[in-house]
Amino acid sequence: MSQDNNIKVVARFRPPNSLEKKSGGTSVIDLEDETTVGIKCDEHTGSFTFDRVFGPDTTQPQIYNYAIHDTLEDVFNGYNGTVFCYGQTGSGKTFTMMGADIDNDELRGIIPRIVEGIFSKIIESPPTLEYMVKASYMEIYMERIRDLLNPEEANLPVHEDKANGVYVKGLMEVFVSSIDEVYQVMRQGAKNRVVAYTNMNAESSRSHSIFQITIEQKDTVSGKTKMGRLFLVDLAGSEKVGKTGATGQTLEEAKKINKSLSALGMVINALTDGKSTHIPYRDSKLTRILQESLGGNSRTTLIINCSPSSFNAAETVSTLRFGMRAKSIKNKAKVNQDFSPAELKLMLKKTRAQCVSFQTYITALEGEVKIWRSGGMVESENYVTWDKVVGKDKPAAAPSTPSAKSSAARAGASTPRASMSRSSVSAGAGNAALQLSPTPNSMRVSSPTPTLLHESLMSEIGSRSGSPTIVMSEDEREEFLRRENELNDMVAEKDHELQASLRECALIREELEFLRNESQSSIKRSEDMSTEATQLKLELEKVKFEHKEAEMTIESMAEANRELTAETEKLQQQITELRNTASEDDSTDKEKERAERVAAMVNGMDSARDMSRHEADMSDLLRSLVEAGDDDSKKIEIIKRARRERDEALDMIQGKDDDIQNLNRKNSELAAKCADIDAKYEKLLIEYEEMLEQSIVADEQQSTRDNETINDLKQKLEDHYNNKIASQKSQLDMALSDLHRREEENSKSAEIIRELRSENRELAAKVEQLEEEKAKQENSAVVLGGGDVTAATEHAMLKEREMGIMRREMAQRILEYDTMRKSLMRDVQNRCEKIIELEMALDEQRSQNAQLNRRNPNQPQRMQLLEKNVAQLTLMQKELVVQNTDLKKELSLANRKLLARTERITYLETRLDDMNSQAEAWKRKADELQSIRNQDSTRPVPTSNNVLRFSRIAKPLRGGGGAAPPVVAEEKTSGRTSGFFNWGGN
Ligand SMILES: Nc1ncnc2c1ncn2[C@@H]1O[C@H](COP(=O)(O)OP(=O)(O)OP(=O)(O)O)[C@@H](O)[C@H]1O
Repeated sequence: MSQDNNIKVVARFRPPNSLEKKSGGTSVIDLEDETTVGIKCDEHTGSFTFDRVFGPDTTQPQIYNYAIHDTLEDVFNGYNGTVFCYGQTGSGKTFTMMGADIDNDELRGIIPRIVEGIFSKIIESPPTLEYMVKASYMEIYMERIRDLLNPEEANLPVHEDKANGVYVKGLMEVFVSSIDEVYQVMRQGAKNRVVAYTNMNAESSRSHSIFQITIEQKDTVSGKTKMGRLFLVDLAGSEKVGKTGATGQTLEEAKKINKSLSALGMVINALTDGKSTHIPYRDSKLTRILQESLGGNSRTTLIINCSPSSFNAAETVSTLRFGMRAKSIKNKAKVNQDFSPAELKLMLKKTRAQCVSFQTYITALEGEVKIWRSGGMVESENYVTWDKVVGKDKPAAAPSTPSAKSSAARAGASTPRASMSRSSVSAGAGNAALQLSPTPNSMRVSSPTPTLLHESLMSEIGSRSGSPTIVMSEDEREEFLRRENELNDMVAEKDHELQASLRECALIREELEFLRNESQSSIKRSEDMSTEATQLKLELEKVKFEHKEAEMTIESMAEANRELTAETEKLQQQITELRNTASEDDSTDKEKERAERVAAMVNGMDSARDMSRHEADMSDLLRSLVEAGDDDSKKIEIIKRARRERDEALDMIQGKDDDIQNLNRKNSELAAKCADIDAKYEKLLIEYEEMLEQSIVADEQQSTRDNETINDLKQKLEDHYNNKIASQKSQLDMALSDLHRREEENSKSAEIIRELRSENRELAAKVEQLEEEKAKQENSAVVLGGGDVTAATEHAMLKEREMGIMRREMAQRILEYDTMRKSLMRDVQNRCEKIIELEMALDEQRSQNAQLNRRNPNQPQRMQLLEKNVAQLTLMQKELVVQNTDLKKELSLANRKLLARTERITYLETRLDDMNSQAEAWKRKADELQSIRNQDSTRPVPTSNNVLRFSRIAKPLRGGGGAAPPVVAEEKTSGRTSGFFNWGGN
């Protein structure tokens, strides 16, 4: 499956630029046909033939369709592909590779078209095929490999191992699944390139950029895999160093910059001169990386970009010559594929058969050796040979002759590839020699054998010790070169590791510094906070102390209050006792007075009795008057006595009338007193209400504990006043009702008295009439003498009868009067008793006060003092309550502040702990990193943030629409015709 194929060389001439036109340059080229260009200038006159020559009018699609389209097919078929652009600065390399405008279908270059072609092909391919596309982007500047997707990696080493061949170690490969993603990768690379060059004050034209696309495909049915790798290389300007005008240090730099190009030329020379057995791939990073592309496993296209102007004729000729040389390079492209399971099984079977043959051969040889060792002889015709033991038909694979071994070493090949996973299948793949053949990937260079290494070291030592120059064999020279390259690689790798370590060290140092600062500031903050906390604690202590003091003051006040309350209660008790005593005294006095009054009343009743007696006397007189008969003197005496009795009764009635009037006066006085008491009561009520209001206001302001005392006091006062008022009110009501009753009774008594008077007057009139009649009878008796005795007797009898009738009437009337009088007297007595009771109650009230005043002359003052004290205490209590409230507020505020500070302290302490633990974790991490670094020097170094944007995860794409269709980005205009760096700016 390997094919020998020449590098395809295409020449492209750009249109003359403004500088060339200005400088009067003329065209020195003559496009004779599609493959030949004629040059006519001072440097050279003649023609050059390439695979194709494109003139200044060539479009981008024309270049792509001819030069690249097949390469894309090759890559999909599992070949490695390479496209180089070679030419002087400004000759159109970037224009060709990237194009002037990625979004312009006419102007975009080879790479965007390839990317588009890759994804179109994936879509077109059958769905049984699974693809993975990876991209990487690097540049080589002054022999240092920089990862353009991870610019921190500025000096990547080139490695070589059996599994991977030659590769750039640590180069970032990102998985891409769409055109846009590839463009993004290109833009990011271009951007990083611009930044790097701006930092270094360098020119992009002095570096080689390599855009690498790897396409892995797997047939999901057969399990077969293929891998194609495409290198798209935009080389640095190939102009001669002298033409750049560089001197001194700059010249040295320019030489170094050009080292890769020189090495490229050397490799091409070696590959094409037909004599060289050694190809100096290892002379530069560029040639090492592109080892497979030049004379190896790759389908390679070289585009040589030239100027048509006479101004750049020398460079153009040089470029054309380079192209001519490269044209004759022969590559051996092979399909990079893994074996399918069936193939692997077949190979295994063959290998096992081979092993059996080898074992048989070895056993036979060992038998022969044994004979030789035991001093025996084996005839030459009996020598063990492969043919004899295994048979002629079996493939002779294993034992290689010394000459074969040395030739293998000369060819730079080495041990057989142990890994079968990614070997290339050569034309003789079915042969057993496949396993033992040198790696088909010529990028993989083996280690030298011990003998060769020893020899090379000896010669190296000899050359260093200043001994005469030894003419080394080709093999030795090659070994030296290889060794030198290895050492260079190791140096680059170590340099890379050193750089990474330094970066990490710097990072760790920064972190350490940051942590130190943080820790210091935390400690400072913690100290500040602890100082603050101490101050707060002190303040809190102070507040607590003040609070305690205030509590003590309140307690002492409360104690004083209690004492005063107790004193007040005591006084009140005393007052109550005094009142009780007074009331007891009063009750005694009252009883006495009552007895006196009752006695007086009884006396009054005596007068009534007198009256009754008078009446009885009157009756007796009347009776005796009747009994007296004719005894006039007796009658006169009786009448005189009756008159006296009447006068006495009249006097008595007059006295009673006066008494009634006195009683009426007293009644009015009592009414006035009642009104006075009423007014006092009203006043007291108002005072009480005021006090009550004050108490309510005080109540609201005082604390609960103090309120209890005050409330008690108030309650007591209130009860006292209420009781007092109630008793006074009831007394007043009683007095008023008594007064009304008494008035009514008085009016009744007056009525009765009036009736009695009228009856008395009637009686007096009758008595007068009787006296007159008696006198008349006496006179008539004197006139008549004894003669008319009968008539007189009759008359007397008549009179007597009349007198008897009168007497009976009188007795009846007296009886009625007596009954009425008795009832009246009873009534009057009752009334008198009531009046007396009222008077006594009033007097009792008065006497109570008077007695109190008399017995406790200082009581009112004391009461006033007590009230004043209570008022003062209330005031003090109010103040204390206010103070207490303020203190409580301050305390709660201080408590809150303290709480907040404590929380803050806790938070800071936690933070400090966190930071300490973080610092410890960092330290641990640093130690771990150090140990890991010590253990594994090949550890991957951290990548920068802009790199992480790209996917490091495989994105398998399915053929036949499994992938996203290519997206055509929006059209953009660029000021530059070669837009590579413009993308980076986007
Ligand atoms: N075929 C072409 N048609 C039109 N313009 C072109 C062509 N080739 C190059 N140019 C223009 O010439 C200028 C230089 O081209 P370019 O930057 O590609 O050169 P270069 O070889 O890559 O230079 P350097 O080595 O400095 O990178 C650009 O402005 C580009 O647009």
